[in-house]
Amino acid sequence: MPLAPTIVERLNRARGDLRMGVPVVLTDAGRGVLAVAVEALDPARLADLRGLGVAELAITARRAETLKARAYDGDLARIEVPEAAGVDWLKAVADPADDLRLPMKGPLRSLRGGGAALHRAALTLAKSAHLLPAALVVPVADPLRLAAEHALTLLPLAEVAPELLRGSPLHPVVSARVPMVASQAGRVHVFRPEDGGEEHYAIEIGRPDRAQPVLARLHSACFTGDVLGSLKCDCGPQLRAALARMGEEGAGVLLYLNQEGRGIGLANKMRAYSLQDQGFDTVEANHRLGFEDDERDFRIGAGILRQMGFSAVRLLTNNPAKIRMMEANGIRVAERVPLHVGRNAINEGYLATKAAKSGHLA
Ligand SMILES: Nc1nc2c(ncn2[C@@H]2O[C@H](COP(=O)(O)OP(=O)(O)OP(=O)(O)O)[C@@H](O)[C@H]2O)c(=O)[nH]1
Ligand SMILES: [Zn+2]
Repeated sequence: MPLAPTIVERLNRARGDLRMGVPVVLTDAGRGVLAVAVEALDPARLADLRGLGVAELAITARRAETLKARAYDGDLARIEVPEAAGVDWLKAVADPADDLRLPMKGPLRSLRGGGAALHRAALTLAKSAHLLPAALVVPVADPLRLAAEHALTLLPLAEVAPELLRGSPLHPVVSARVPMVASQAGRVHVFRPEDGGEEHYAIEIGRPDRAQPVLARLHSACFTGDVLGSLKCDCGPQLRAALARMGEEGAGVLLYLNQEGRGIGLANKMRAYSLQDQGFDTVEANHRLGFEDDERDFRIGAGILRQMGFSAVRLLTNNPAKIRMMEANGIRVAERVPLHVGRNAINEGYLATKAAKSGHLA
């Protein structure tokens, strides 16, 4: 077995690099760039990077739309970085926190022509590291030498792209009995992905019959709702109501998926909450940050259910996208079981937005 890290291992290393502000090297067909997450960039690294070539700022088309910048590359825009621009300027373009207070960041000039595949990979990596989707990208003449000389993580696009699309296989690590208020017959199973990403949990209540559709809930982690009892959403009450229902029926499975903030991570979710305090709704806030409405990968939930021997569910949800994604990933939804709990004066607008913009069912 070779000692050198595989592409999956290097990808995981790259996420750590980006979170620390260390550049990674992306290559494709003779071209190469150094890419660094804007959120983690410091002035010294910026100066070093500028010494190597002409830096470009990659942002998503969603963020570009807010900034009134043209996105010539479809889902992303490459923004020219003015010579005088420092880290503050880059962070102000990346982060919408001060958009309203300091609206004059531009005019921003978007670059066109030349490929954007390496920029796209850098943004996908930043998202998967739960950072703001903005990357400083510097085309360099000799990427392989730079990677070797500075011990930077080297990621050839031909190897990276399929991995970023594939989704990492999950493996069961351990399971143990956990008696709960909802049911004494509870068991928690921990699943671990191969790529060093988040672990996910399955809470099995009773001994559900694998030959029948199982009462199931796909719950996405919500630190504020689940743990703090936040009134901004309905997650905590939904979590407890789902477990209670499984307890009453004597069987069920709740997947606790660590996809905080619909997959953007807690720091970005708190950025979204700040924007909501400026008057934007939950979907607009995600877009201003540069994310899609929902960045979750529902293949994870379907994969865990299949591994546990389930092929059909009675799904506790109001979200039609979850039903579609289960069906698309080999889990039959025999019944949709509505889950309306936890409505209050504060989350009324949030629930109304989900109904209006994400098609949530009554
Ligand atoms: N980005 C973002 N995420 C939020 C916000 N409010 C709650 N969340 C996250 O949204 C997710 C809630 O997911 P779910 O409970 O599965 O809700 P859902 O997709 O509406 O589907 P159902 O509850 O099954 O109908 C959790 O990951 C929360 O952390 C918000 O304003 N912005
Ligand atoms: Zn919540």
